[in-house]
Amino acid sequence: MSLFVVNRYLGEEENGSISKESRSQALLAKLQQKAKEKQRQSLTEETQKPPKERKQKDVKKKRKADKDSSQEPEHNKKRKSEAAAVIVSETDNHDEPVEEEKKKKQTSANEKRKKKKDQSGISVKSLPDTPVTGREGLEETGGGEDKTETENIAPEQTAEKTPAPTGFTVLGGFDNKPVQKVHRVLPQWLAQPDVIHRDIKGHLVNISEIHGLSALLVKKLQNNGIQNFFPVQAEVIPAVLESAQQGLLIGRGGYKPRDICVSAPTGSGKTLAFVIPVIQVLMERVVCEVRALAVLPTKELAQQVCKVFASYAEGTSLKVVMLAGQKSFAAEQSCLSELRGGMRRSLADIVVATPGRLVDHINKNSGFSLEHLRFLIIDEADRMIDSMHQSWLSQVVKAVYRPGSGQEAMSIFRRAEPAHVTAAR
Ligand SMILES: Nc1ncnc2c1ncn2[C@@H]1O[C@H](COP(=O)(O)OP(=O)(O)OP(=O)(O)O)[C@@H](O)[C@H]1O
Repeated sequence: MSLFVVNRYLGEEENGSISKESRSQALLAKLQQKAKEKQRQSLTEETQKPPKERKQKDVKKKRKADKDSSQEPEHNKKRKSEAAAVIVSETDNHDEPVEEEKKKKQTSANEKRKKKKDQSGISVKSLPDTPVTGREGLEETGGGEDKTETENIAPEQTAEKTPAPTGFTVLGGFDNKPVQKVHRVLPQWLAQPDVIHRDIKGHLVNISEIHGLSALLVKKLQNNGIQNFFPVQAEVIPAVLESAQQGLLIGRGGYKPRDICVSAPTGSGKTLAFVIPVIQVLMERVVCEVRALAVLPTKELAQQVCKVFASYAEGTSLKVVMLAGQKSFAAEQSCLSELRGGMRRSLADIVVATPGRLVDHINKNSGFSLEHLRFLIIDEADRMIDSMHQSWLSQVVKAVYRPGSGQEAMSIFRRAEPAHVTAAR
């Protein structure tokens, strides 16, 4: 059909003298010229078209060129194949005939297959080119889908191309060993505490049943209307007294006195549970030194406890001092110690304090010494945890093991901070 048309077209120029062969040559030349003209025309049209349409055309051209590029060098082929993948993904977004779409899908599948083939054959040397190509493709098309495609491929490529480490000897022996589960173990005193009866009235203990209390204290108790000890008192008072039987500095078996943790409801008599034994132990002392320190969270609570201590210390030589900011720092200072003959002399046996004020005296009052401390009472311990950020406890511990000024040269025996002790029961 086309041949027929051409023939008709050339019919006007037919010349009898021209042979069949030369005519066909002329026909070919004409056709070529026409084709060139058409090409030029389309080019000029394209330059006038909006950039979006031009882009599409470029893309189509590229795809065509890719098909023909089977004889090109390996890395060029790859670059083009990636660009083709980009083309397909972008053109998918536009409305095109179904036939065209099918073709494109086929092309993209072919290209992907081709790409895979290329990747499997990529040597380590060609690795640096790969990301550049991907980026080029992006720049050319502006498509986002291609990016994900190239990114998905990249790790595989790197894994494949990463050379096996050389020069290192695999030592082995690093197989996973089964990790043993650590079982939490509570200390004995917490795991198996001595349980005290809740029912106070049903488990009262007569004060005469508790041995080791001085007549003065018993009298004081009776004067205050106390004939029986509450269960918590009946448990704690003998325990504290027992720990002091070996003297003020060492406890049973030569170890330091054991700690006691009491958890009991409000009104169960906890205050007297520590006040009575402390007074009882300290009332036998000769030299006045701070040997008991009770720390409470608030000024009011410190006042209450100080009052109880003071009432039971009355009639003894024991002196109770409160450090809770009720008085000025200087006034508290003068209550704590005095200088006599150039020597510091303690004026307090029992100190009841709030954490802040206590730390102030530890740091700023050279006349305040805790090196003879024997009893540390942390009352309202659950609330005292809140003030632990002030690190008052560590400051107390430091002060307990800090030698007083001028004391080191005079003392023969000095208390030293113990190292970790492993004790078997
Ligand atoms: N053995 C006792 N016999 C009679 N009354 C007592 C006895 N022990 C303490 N009390 C009185 O019981 C009241 C409460 O005691 P205490 O303040 O010691 O309890 P607590 O457990 O310390 O309470 P909180 O948890 O509020 O501090 C006080 O008024 C105290 O005088």
